[in-house]
Amino acid sequence: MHHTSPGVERAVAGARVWADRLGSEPVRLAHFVLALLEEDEGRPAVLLEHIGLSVPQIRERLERTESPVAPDTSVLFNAARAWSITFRHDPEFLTDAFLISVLNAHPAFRAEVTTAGFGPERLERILTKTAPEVQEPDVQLAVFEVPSSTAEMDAGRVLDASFNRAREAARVLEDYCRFVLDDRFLTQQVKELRHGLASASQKLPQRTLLAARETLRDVGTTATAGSEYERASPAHVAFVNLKRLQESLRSLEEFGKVFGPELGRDLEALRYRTYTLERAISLGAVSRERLAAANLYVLLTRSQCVSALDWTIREAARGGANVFQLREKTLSDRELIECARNVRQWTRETGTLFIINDRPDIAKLCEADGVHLGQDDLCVKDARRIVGPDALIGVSTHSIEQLRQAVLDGADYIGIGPTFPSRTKTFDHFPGLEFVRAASAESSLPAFALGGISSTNIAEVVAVGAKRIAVSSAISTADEPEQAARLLKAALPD
Ligand SMILES: Cc1ncc(COP(=O)(O)OP(=O)(O)O)c(N)n1
Ligand SMILES: Cc1ncsc1CCOP(=O)(O)O
Ligand SMILES: [Mg+2]
Repeated sequence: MHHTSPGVERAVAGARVWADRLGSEPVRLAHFVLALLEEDEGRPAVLLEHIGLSVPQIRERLERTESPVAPDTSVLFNAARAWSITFRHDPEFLTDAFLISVLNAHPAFRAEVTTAGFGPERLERILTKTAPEVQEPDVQLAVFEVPSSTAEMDAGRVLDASFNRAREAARVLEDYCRFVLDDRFLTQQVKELRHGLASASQKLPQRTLLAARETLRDVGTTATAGSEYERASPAHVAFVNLKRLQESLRSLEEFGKVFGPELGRDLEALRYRTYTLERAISLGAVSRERLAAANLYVLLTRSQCVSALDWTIREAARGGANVFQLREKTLSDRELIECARNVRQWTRETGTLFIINDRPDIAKLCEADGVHLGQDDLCVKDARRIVGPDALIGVSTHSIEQLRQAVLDGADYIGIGPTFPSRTKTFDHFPGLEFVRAASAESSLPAFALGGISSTNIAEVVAVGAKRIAVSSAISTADEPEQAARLLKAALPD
């Protein structure tokens, strides 16, 4: 009876698959190595990469190699077990011991892989550190420390486990951003974080990590909490994995200090990035839900409405407008708060959202649903302190950089524009339809295209990817705001 790791078992099954794939009746030694290298983050692939070899090139070479037929698996297992007892004092062998037994299984194959740079003696020297590598000085390895103490081995074991956990959690998050949120920017952010993890890991003592890895004996692999299998939704999966990522980074940061202060600093910076990402992902999930149906957003200035404000709101809401912004630039504060309280009342009655332009204080006082901020207004962080965590905060953006910053700042939605010349406000610069196109492809945060949009040009805006619009004059100067809203609404995608 052999105690192998799941990785070895997968490699045995995988070797048969490789033999079939390459049209060989018997399973050959190269097929075992190909199967062992299939797991990018498995011990054999990591080991070869750490001695500076290219795993894809090795795979390519092995696929072309007519290697000797492999002996019975039990022969390979016996050799791996003997190796593991000798060097690890452990009969439970892992994939690296199995790799060595495969490489040693036939003299011709041993010669072939030695020429290719991964002869069993070389790998054995690296894994066991029994002798310095004299013939093939390895620049890559020189940067990695040799485990120098029990303290480093112990810390190495934590680092190895935490690093794997962090990488796995980041991968889950990346999948969430990519496939669930369909969000290019957040996906890129998580990917960069994953790469940051990989470069931080290069500063870790790789040999210590490999030598310290003891999955089979890790008590944690069998100790599962009941809640580990409960996930209510993809958003819950993302939340759990954000926490997992932060916890792993904290553990990496603390135990990384055993190897010096620099690593701790890198990991701390990565941990802070996860907090920013958490805010963007979590707030985005809530605002996406709150604004799911909101696609026709109307900015109103009392003096610019051809009819009374309350009538305009009620009519436009009947026509399908679902967000109203009070945009007053000239009223005194007392006039503004009075008007805002009235609009709050009317928007409540019509079941629509109410946003105050520029003024978080007024938004808070009149119990608006949120506030809208331009690039020169208060920043999201300061406004959030006034309006609180539940209020919606919108941010005007005129470039992709501003959009990305707004997402990371924790905006709940963004305004994108100006698209066309406007009767409401004058502009020197028009990012135009190209920006609407780029913004719509970049982020899944609710985005309202605005600036000069009317029933005559809305099709152009929708054609470049806009799903939501914000308008002012198209409604406030309409004789029939309901009909005007209906026309716009009909042109928007469902
Ligand atoms: C939904 C929406 N988007 C953009 C703006 C413009 O805000 P800002 O750039 O601050 O300009 P002002 O409206 O304050 O003149 C907006 N108000 N609403
Ligand atoms: C405030 C503002 N910011 C960018 S466009 C705009 C006004 C939108 O009004 P209109 O729809 O009448 O052009
Ligand atoms: Mg403003």
